[in-house]
Amino acid sequence: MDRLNDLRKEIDKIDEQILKLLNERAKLVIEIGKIKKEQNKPLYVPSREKAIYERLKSINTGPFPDEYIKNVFREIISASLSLEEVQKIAYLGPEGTFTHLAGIKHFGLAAKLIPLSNISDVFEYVEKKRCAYGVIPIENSLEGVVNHTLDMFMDSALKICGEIFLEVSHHLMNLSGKFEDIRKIYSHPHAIAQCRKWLSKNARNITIVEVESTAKAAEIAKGDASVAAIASEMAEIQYGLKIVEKSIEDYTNNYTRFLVIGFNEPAKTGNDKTSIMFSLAHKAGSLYNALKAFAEENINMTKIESRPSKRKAWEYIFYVDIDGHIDDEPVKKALENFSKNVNMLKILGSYPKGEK
Ligand SMILES: O=C(O)C(=O)C[C@]1(C(=O)O)C=C[C@@H](O)C=C1
Repeated sequence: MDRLNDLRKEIDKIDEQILKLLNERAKLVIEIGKIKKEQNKPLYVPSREKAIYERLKSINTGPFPDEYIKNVFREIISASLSLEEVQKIAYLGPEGTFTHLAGIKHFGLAAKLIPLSNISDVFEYVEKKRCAYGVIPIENSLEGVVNHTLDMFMDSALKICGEIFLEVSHHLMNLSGKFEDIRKIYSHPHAIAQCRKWLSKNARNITIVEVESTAKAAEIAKGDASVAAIASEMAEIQYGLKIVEKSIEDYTNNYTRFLVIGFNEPAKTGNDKTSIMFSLAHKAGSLYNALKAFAEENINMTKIESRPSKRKAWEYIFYVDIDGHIDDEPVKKALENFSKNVNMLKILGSYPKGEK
């Protein structure tokens, strides 16, 4: 018992030291904030944050686990940044969506997250500078791309400043936590599609209803035990529901990728991605000729999508992600050559790669 008390006393002492150091650190951050404001520089600096996480991981001697260093420092940085200015972040709501979770994962708990009801509103909010950044979903590893998000980039001046990966797990939940009470299941079409096998095996006689978000489904389920929602753990907490069945998705390895949008153009970190959109002439080999520029510079392409241009029937806009930063020499050279073979090219942004 004495040993336990002694150890706790030592922990108290260390915690006091940590707190003292956090305050020392916070004072420096306030100073940095003043300089950045004077120089009109963005307060949020993702490249610096990434460098901090990477450096600390590389010097960690343990036993504190490497994989939690980022979580701890994410919150330290988030709280420190709030001393420079509370970061307002718009996201595709309502509260309790996976996008909400992604926003917290990226910006930490000290940021003020503002739920908006659709992707266009998030773009508009950031464009009108009513908040610093926006968080929107771009693709799911099972269901593919979120078309609305891609289409928004056609007419927007916003840049992609970051990406966030979130492992998605869907749970069935209702008020009572009892399966026999359920008559209807509500969820977002993507979540329903991802749980198709489980639903056809276990919920044949239950009506499935599509709504605009998993959180909306949880909100509806809050009022009536005969209604269940397929939603995230976050929604369960937010809406006071009980889990009936955990992880009902058909496949594991279910990730959703989110984008951070804003006017910030992050500096290179050595582990970046660049997103572009372009259109081509309707000629044999035009896509091949354009993309050759990346192969010639040995640049890996991580994604390609096409969407109708909406300007003219059967004309397409292509979206491509490549490894590297616009300030990396090979990327610069490749894009210069690439631009000679396309009708229109828009750089959507270079940003630090998200951690999976
Ligand atoms: O280095 C800066 O520019 C800071 O404002 C400090 C700090 C930090 O807490 O370390 C805070 C926010 C930035 O996004 C990056 C780093």
